[in-house]
Amino acid sequence: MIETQGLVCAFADGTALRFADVALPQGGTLLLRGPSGSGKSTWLALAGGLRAPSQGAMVVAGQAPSELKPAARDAWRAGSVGFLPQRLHLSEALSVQDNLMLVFFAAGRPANAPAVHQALSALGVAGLARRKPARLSGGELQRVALARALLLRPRVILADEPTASLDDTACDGVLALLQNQAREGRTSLVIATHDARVAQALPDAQVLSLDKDTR
Ligand SMILES: Nc1ncnc2c1ncn2[C@@H]1O[C@H](COP(=O)(O)OP(=O)(O)OP(=O)(O)O)[C@@H](O)[C@H]1O
Repeated sequence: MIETQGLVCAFADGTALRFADVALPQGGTLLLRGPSGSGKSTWLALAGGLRAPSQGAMVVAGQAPSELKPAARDAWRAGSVGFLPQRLHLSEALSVQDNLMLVFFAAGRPANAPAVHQALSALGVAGLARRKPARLSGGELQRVALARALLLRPRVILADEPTASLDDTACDGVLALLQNQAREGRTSLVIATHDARVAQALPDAQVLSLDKDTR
């Protein structure tokens, strides 16, 4: 479940983004649509507790992230939110397996190698566990990043332009994976995108349209 009311994010230079209210039930899908610079990444950062709203309220998976103290907010984020960022931020120094093991450290939980294997298997990439990210294709990297996002069974997945650099077949594949995972885990799914193919593929999704009028 995600709810926002009167959400505003103001930056130090005086720029303020004002967002329309959202009420997304648990397990629902929300598309954040709008041109470059309209505020999609900012909305995701607010939902993940990486930024605090300057006005208004936002509740994500039963929690207002901005009300938590920093350490509690980091633990909440690690346990409740799966990020699929635009740039995947996998460590080139570590194997796929060890990249995913880092998630447990970030959440303050005991390392769980079988859970890593299971997450990679679910996305068909368990055979890549010992490889370094530099030796994976773009599609393989995206599956690994999705496995990482889903490892702790988050209540919410926040995906930033997950299809931007993909051809039509790969785009369909990523959207199917995201939808399957969301359905199976009853996970809420938020996808920031300016890719028209995403809205076509997800006709039942709620849409938050952002444009320059958010200023
Ligand atoms: N730290 C900042 N200081 C001032 N303004 C900022 C800051 N971060 C973002 N903005 C402003 O907020 C607007 C929205 O940025 P944001 O990155 O959320 O847009 P976006 O829709 O995700 O863009 P893109 O599709 O290019 O990633 C930007 O145009 C910028 O003017």
